[in-house]
Amino acid sequence: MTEGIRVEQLSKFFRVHEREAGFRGAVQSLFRRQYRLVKAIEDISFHIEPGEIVGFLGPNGAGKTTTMKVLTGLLYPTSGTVEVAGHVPFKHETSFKRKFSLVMGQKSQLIWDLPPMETFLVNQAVYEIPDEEFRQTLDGLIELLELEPVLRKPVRQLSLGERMKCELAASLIHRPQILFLDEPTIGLDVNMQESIRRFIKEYNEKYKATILLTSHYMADVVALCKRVIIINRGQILYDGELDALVERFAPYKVANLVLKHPVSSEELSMHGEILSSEYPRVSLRVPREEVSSRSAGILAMLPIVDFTIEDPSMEDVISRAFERDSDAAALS
Ligand SMILES: Nc1ncnc2c1ncn2[C@@H]1O[C@H](COP(=O)(O)OP(=O)(O)OP(=O)(O)O)[C@@H](O)[C@H]1O
Repeated sequence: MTEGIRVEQLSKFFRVHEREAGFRGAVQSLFRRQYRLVKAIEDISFHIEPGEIVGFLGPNGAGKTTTMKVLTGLLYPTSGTVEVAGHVPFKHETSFKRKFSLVMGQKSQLIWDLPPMETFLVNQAVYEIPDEEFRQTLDGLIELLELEPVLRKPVRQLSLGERMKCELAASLIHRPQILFLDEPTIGLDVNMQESIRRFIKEYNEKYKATILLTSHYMADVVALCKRVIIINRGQILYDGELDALVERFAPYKVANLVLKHPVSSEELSMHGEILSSEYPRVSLRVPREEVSSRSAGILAMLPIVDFTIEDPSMEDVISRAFERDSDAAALS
């Protein structure tokens, strides 16, 4: 039995009741209900090996949460097959429940008026964890997540970041092999994002856990995922190495210049597409394969004080991937 994830030709459609606006629409819908089919995911396939961390990216409404819900058995698929750690999720076997956790940054499982410790104890009972094992895992989590100071405070008094750490601890108390993390760092400040990220990495290394992660923060993805699956409008747009994504969707680099005196845009654009220009700083987009010849030209012909070349930001790469997909959809 494998602890990985297999998804074959999975689709999930929702039938949504629609009615026209106003009183007339309300009355009409009493007699003649109109439905619209929402194709949240359509015919997606992917495999995730045990121990892999994969970033699952896409704009709002792309189908990420729906996929995670099908993978955890919260939703029944419209068609296709899904196997998670050797189980078919919607069968809801108890042995499956112990193998995974779904953590949603926007939803809390903690008991609001009680200290987090109470939720940990509830989960101990739910997952039937023997006392000794519970103590050991909890001690490890308290140390890794630095939870000691918050253990006995009511959840409602905790900061967003402290709550997220407790959320993670509550979800990991049964040491799941497979983790579905849906926006685990949403709304957190940069330091807290960093510490959650470090923790996810350590959990993956320590328990060889398989992790599927969604995040709108590219820093999370770059720090944690070698591989990404990009989904748009319910379909997979890309599945592969994060590094190769840059080559495919953003085959250019960014030249950052600091100028000694102002230069006209006509002159600047001879060397690359102007991304921004606010004297003395200018950023130019230059084709990847022409970086050395363009750099030589820039240094020889422009009044340069400082000059650096860097890769485009991951946000830029991803948004270009979506732009291209939307253009293709508009043409088809
Ligand atoms: N229960 C539901 N009933 C009807 N439509 C739904 C339901 N759940 C999701 N959808 C629709 O399915 C599509 C995919 O939604 P989903 O929540 O999976 O996207 P997402 O990629 O997780 O987006 P986000 O980043 O905003 O969370 C959307 O069009 C959404 O409106």
